[in-house]
Amino acid sequence: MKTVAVKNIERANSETIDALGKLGVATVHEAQGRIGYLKPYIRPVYPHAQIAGSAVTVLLQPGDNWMIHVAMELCQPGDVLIAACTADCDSGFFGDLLAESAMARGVRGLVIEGGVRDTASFQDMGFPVWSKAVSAQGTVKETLGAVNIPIVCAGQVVNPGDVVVADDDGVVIVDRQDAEKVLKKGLERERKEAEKRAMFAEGTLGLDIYNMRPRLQEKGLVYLDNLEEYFQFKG
Ligand SMILES: O=C([O-])CC(=O)C(=O)O
Ligand SMILES: [Mg+2]
Repeated sequence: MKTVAVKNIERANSETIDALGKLGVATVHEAQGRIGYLKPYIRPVYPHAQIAGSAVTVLLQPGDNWMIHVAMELCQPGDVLIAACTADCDSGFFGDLLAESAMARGVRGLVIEGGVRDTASFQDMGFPVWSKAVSAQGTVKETLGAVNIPIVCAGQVVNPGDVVVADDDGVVIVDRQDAEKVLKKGLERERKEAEKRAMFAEGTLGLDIYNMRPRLQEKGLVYLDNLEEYFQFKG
């Protein structure tokens, strides 16, 4: 790993990013063919935050949050800080002071495969955080990592400028160059889901909406009138 900080990165169109954020994680994940989802141990620190933004990537060393300070200067309004560590570490890399700094720069949130602290403050401040752990354990500023290079965070490759979408369901990454295409598919999916949801709300069953009855029969599902029949049937 080169200890570098890349100053300029390409970002997706801001309207596209915002629209992906409105669709939410599950719809975006489906729309792009079920890829890009961070491992589900990455959880929101507080509920009902929903964001999307351009990834500013941070590669941290264990127990060291120096590179978050370096990354902060390179953030623009609308960015999301996304940090991974060179080795497993749950220390509290980020707290209310760094959140204050991030908010001042217009950063929309933090995703970190590591720990965070001062967590009560994040909700009060309205700064959403998704993390692997909560830990009061402090960190130092000693060892260089990198900023804005491709990283692997919770099992997914994240390139600087990719779109990070995060909500109560976790975090999904959209390749920057696929953002428009994924948005189009996501909007189409949302429209279809709205139709289905209206049918469910009226009481129509999934069995009929999805025309499942012939397939259930084909697979051999047998309907019985009562449990007695079951015991006879079982023989
Ligand atoms: O300063 C740190 O090392 C992390 C922290 O607690 C904060 O940002 O408030
Ligand atoms: Mg603190």
